[in-house]
Amino acid sequence: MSKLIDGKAFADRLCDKLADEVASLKQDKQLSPCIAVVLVGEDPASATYVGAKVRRCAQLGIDSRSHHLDDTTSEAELLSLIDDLNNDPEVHGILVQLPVPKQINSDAVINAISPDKDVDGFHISNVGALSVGQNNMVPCTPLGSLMLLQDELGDLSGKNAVVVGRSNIVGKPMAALLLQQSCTVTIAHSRTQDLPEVCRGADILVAAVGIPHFIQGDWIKPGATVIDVGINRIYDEALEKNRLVGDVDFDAAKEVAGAITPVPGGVGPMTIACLMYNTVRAAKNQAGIA
Ligand SMILES: Nc1nc2c(c(=O)[nH]1)N[C@@H](CN(C=O)c1ccc(C(=O)N[C@@H](CCC(=O)O)C(=O)O)cc1)CN2
Repeated sequence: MSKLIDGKAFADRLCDKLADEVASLKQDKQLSPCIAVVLVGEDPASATYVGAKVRRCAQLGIDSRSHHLDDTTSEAELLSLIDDLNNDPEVHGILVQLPVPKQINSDAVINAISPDKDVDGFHISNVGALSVGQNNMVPCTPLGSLMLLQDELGDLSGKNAVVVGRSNIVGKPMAALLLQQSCTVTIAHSRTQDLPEVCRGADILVAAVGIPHFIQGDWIKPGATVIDVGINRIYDEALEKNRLVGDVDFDAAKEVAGAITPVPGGVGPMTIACLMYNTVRAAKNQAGIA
């Protein structure tokens, strides 16, 4: 039976420290960190995440400005809002909740955000900086996953890490962060040959494929540390309602792994805590505070 990695508790501790830091920035430096949160459309899951982000801001004393745009909003209208926010000196961070409606090109939107205000770390120049080890804003889910891994394992140097999934917002930046920690990194994906065997070589296994229960218990090396990034809603016939599950078959995996993140309560809360972390960093950077 493996150890449960409690992402919720870790996120709460990180947020407590950030709340203290925000209080002293306000008191000693007259700096009030502020994030603009932009939601386009009515996707219920996105609305839930945005609500959770705004509530965390309030807990930490971070100012948040919510912009809820209609689902018929054009790309030009959204780009115009981003331009205003880029030029507003009181706004330190800009977040556009993804996905955006189909008439909007998400790459165009992400790359319109000033890189220093890009608290999601998705701008192409922040991606490039991460790939050469000059980290500026680092994507929140991989950053939170790395924090959990370091808390669990300490030094990651020399570990075999397998990241299953090659998305721009999780898989690729996760692999870059693990490489920076001197792990031997494999990025596996839908075309990977003999995926179960590749996974069995992992001391650290990060599952970010977006398929419920995709990673089987017998794909996991005994004692490995498993980070489950998946957030999938499935219909549970016994409960007669939807429930949230990860990309890993948790019940089987927990019998084999050394430590594992649950879903919910694992990586998800860290995503929001790291958004707060990036917002405080962005505010300090823009104010010239080390
Ligand atoms: N602009 C962004 N859009 C999206 C991101 C992102 O990082 N930036 N990531 C995801 C959604 N996401 C944050 O936005 C997110 C997902 C899940 C959680 C979370 O705390 N999950 C809880 C369960 C919550 C529930 O019951 O639904 C958990 O895992 O315990 C936080 C943030 C896509 N879009």
